[in-house]
Amino acid sequence: MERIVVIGANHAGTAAINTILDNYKDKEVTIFDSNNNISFLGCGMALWIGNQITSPDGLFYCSKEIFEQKGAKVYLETIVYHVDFEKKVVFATGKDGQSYQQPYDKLIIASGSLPISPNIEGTDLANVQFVKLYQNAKEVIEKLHESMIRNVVVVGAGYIGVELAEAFNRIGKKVTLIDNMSTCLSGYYDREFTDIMSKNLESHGIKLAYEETVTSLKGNGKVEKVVTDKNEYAADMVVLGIGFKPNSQLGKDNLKLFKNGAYLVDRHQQTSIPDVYAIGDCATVFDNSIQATNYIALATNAVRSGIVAAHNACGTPLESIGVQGSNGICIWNLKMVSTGISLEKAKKLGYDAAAADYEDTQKPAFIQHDNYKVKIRIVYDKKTRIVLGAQMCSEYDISMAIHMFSLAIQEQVTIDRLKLTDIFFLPHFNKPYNYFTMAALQAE
Ligand SMILES: Cc1cc2nc3c(=O)[nH]c(=O)nc-3n(C[C@H](O)[C@H](O)[C@H](O)COP(=O)(O)OP(=O)(O)OC[C@H]3O[C@@H](n4cnc5c(N)ncnc54)[C@H](O)[C@@H]3O)c2cc1C
Ligand SMILES: NC(=O)C1=CN([C@@H]2O[C@H](COP(=O)(O)OP(=O)(O)OC[C@H]3O[C@@H](n4cnc5c(N)ncnc54)[C@H](O)[C@@H]3O)[C@@H](O)[C@H]2O)C=CC1
Repeated sequence: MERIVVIGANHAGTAAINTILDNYKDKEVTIFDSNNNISFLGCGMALWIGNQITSPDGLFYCSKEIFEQKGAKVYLETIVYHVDFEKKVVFATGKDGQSYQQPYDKLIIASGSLPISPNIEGTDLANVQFVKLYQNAKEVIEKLHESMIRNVVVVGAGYIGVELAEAFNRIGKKVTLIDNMSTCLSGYYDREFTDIMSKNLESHGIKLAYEETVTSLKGNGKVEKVVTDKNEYAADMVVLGIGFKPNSQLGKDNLKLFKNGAYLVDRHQQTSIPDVYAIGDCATVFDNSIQATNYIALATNAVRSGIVAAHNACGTPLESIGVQGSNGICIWNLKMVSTGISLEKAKKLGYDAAAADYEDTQKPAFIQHDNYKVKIRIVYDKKTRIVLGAQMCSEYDISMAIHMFSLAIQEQVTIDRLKLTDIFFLPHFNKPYNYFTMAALQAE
């Protein structure tokens, strides 16, 4: 029986494992994960902290028992500390001290990512929190309940930071949100969009501290203040959300790496060593918007890469179609979604790029309820006319619309093709002069 070993059983690992166990009954699957739980949806963390859901129970969608029922051997709380890529053996140690030497025919590494820790004084003080695991969220919530925490400083106004700033504000904390860039969500949207989010955050009482670099965290055992290059902020808790780095410790000396340390994989999720696959946040993706290898840490990418690796490891060739980094956020009903790259990013990357913008209501004016403004931007390459990105925001649920642009980027569609794309009309939903069409028609 062919032996497949999977290291890491969160979103990427779970997708790979389920694909193998559901489709290839003749494989012997052994799973190691250092955590005591699997499949925790980090996206629920802000909802849980902000009391928008009553319990974290629904944030897990798989378990050790499910894998075992399907025939896998599962070792949780067991750290893989070494892989002998020549002899094809994985070495692990359990929390109980038990050691394992597990040979493999195929290895799938799904060791994920780690939160980036800023290189500053004071990160070891109590109440300085990283937010990645279920345990992190639980600890934050316990501290919020138990102690006198009034001032929360969130460092990093990316997706985690903005979502958590809302969550802390919802439960009555005084929140300061710091980012070293001049706006929030700068990795995903242009300023015309992020300004709307900043206004949204400010109008709910969140103090924004952009273009400030944290230089140290001060306190006496517990954190008391955050010092930046421009200001000082009182802090009973500090949450660090300044991005993820790939966790590629196990293969860093043997496998080829991307510039940020992620395992470099091909379209089959295969690493530079045959029979070794890497998936999810520890691996690269092929980014269709820039037509190049990239690093984009998202659960959606993790799941798809897991499925691809599983089929390839089991002998069914399957190529990834690449990703566009499609993403979304909803903060006090302000919904923002984007795919591909922003205009600013496109220009930084050297594209001769332009944006086609439009603003309208979702439905005709005679529909007087649930009819919200929508703002859309399509970014395209002026030379090739190919769509590079799209951004949308509204209080209306426009989220599904971004998928059309995701597909357009995947298929390298030009903005001119989008101008006359067939878009249905019904006043309950939209307008005959749809804002997709109208935005595309603005293209020079
Ligand atoms: C607060 C928060 C909110 C998020 N919201 C979203 C969202 O809304 N949408 C979205 O698409 N993405 C979101 N993400 C990102 C998403 O969670 C990650 O992209 C996803 O977790 C990646 O999955 P993964 O399985 O590749 O890696 P990870 O989730 O990092 O899992 C890696 C696993 O490997 C195990 N492991 C690592 N090293 C070893 C070892 N040596 N031995 C044994 N086991 C090991 C770990 O214990 C872990 O279980 C969010 C992340 C956070 C933190
Ligand atoms: N809704 C969603 O899809 C969500 C996705 N995620 C994903 O999880 C991953 C991690 O999320 P984040 O940590 O929020 O990363 P991020 O990349 O979204 O944001 C990091 C932010 O930190 C800022 N930053 C970097 N270094 C800094 C420093 N030294 N001081 C101050 N600010 C600094 C950056 O400018 C950026 O705004 C990302 O890939 C993200 O897309 C996370 C939460 C929700």
